[in-house]
Amino acid sequence: MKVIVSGGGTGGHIYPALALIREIQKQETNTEVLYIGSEKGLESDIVKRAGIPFRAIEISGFKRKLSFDNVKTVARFLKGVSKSKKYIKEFKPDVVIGTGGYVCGPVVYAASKLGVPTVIHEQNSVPGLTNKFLSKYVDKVAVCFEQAEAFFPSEKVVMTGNPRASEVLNQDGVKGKNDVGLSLNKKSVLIVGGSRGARPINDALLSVIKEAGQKPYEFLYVTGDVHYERVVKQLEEAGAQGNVVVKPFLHNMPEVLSGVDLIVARAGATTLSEITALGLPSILVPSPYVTNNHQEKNARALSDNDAATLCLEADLTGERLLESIDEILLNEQKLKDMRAASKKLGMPNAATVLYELLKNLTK
Ligand SMILES: CC(=O)N[C@H]1[C@@H](OP(=O)(O)OP(=O)(O)OC[C@H]2O[C@@H](n3ccc(=O)[nH]c3=O)[C@H](O)[C@@H]2O)O[C@H](CO)[C@@H](O)[C@@H]1O
Repeated sequence: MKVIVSGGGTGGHIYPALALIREIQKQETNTEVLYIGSEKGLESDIVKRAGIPFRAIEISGFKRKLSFDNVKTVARFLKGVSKSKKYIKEFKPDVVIGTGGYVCGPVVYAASKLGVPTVIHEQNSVPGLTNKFLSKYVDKVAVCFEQAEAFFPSEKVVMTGNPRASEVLNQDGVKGKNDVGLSLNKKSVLIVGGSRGARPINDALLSVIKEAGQKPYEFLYVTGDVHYERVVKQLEEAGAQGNVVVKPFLHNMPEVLSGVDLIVARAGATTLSEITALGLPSILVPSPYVTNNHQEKNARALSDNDAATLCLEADLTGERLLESIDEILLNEQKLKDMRAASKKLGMPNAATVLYELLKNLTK
C-alpha cells in the first residue's frame, strides 16, 4: 500500500499516525509511506526520529475572533493545498489519511480534490475544527468515541478506536523502567502533562516535593520539554529527592506505561486509549483550555466507570495530588479494581480495524 499520512501539532495527533504506519508495515511487506506535517509542530522531530520520510507545508490555525490573521491563514491554506497537490501527484498514494491538527486540512482536502481515497481519524469525543471541515470531503471518518459520531455524516462514520492502543501492548515494562532509571522493586507513578507538558501539574508536584521524597513509591516526573529547565532548577533548590526521576519528554512511552503502576495525566484522547488498552489506573486532570472542554468529557468516560480518579484543575493542589496517589498505590484492592475497570474500556485491536478500513478503500 502507498499511503500519505498527515497529522500534527501535538503528540495526540502524531502517535496514532505512527502506530497506523507500523500496523500497515506489519500487514504488508510492500508499504511506502510519506508523512506530510509542519516544521513547527512536534511531528518534525518525532516523525523524523521514527525514520519515516517527511515533507513539510506551512500552516496556521484560525482565530475564533475576526482578525487579519485569518486572511493570512486562508492564504497559507491555499498555498498548502497547492504544495500538497504537488506532493500527492509525485507520490501517487493509494489512500491519504489525516489524524487531526491544522496541518492535515490542506493535505486531505487536496487529496480529495485529486480523487484519491481519503480518511480522517478523530481521537476525541468532540471533534476539532479541521476534522469537521474535512468530513464533508473525505470518504470515511474513523472515530474512537460514540459521542463523536453525531458530528459527522452518518454514512461515513466507522468506529475504529485509536491505533496507539494496539501499539502499547506487549511491551517490555522492565526495560522501560530500567531505561528511565526507576527501581524494579518499588511501585511507581508517572506524572505527565500531555505531549507538551502542563504547568499546573508540574507546579502541584513541585509544591509538595519534600513530602513526595518520603513516600515508599517512586515518581517519574515528565515535565514537557519547555518546562524542564525551570523544574530542574526548582527541584535543586528544594534539595534533590532520591525517589523522583525527572525527564523532559519520553520517547519510549509504550515501554514505560507497561512498567509503571499509576499515571497522573491530562486527559488527551490518545493517552487515554493507551492507558485503557493496558488497564492502567489513572488520576486525570483534564486541560480546561481545549475546544468545548473535550478533555473533561474524555476523562469522565473513565472516572464514571471507576477506572480513573478525576481531579479538575481548579481543585488541583499538591496535597490533593499526593493524597489521591496514596489512596491508589497504597491500597492493593483499589489498584486491582481500577486496573480491571480501565482494561474493560480499552480497544486493543484498533490498529487492525483502521488498517482494514484503509485497505477496503484502496480495493
Ligand atoms: C492541548 C490540546 O489541544 N491537547 C490535545 C492533544 O493533546 P496531546 O498531544 O497532549 O495528546 P494526548 O495526551 O492524547 O497524547 C499524547 C501522546 O504523546 C505521547 N507522549 C507524551 C509525553 C511524553 O513525554 N512522551 C510521549 O510519547 C503519549 O504517550 C501520547 O501518545 O491531542 C489530543 C488527541 O487528539 C486531545 O485529546 C488533546 O485535548
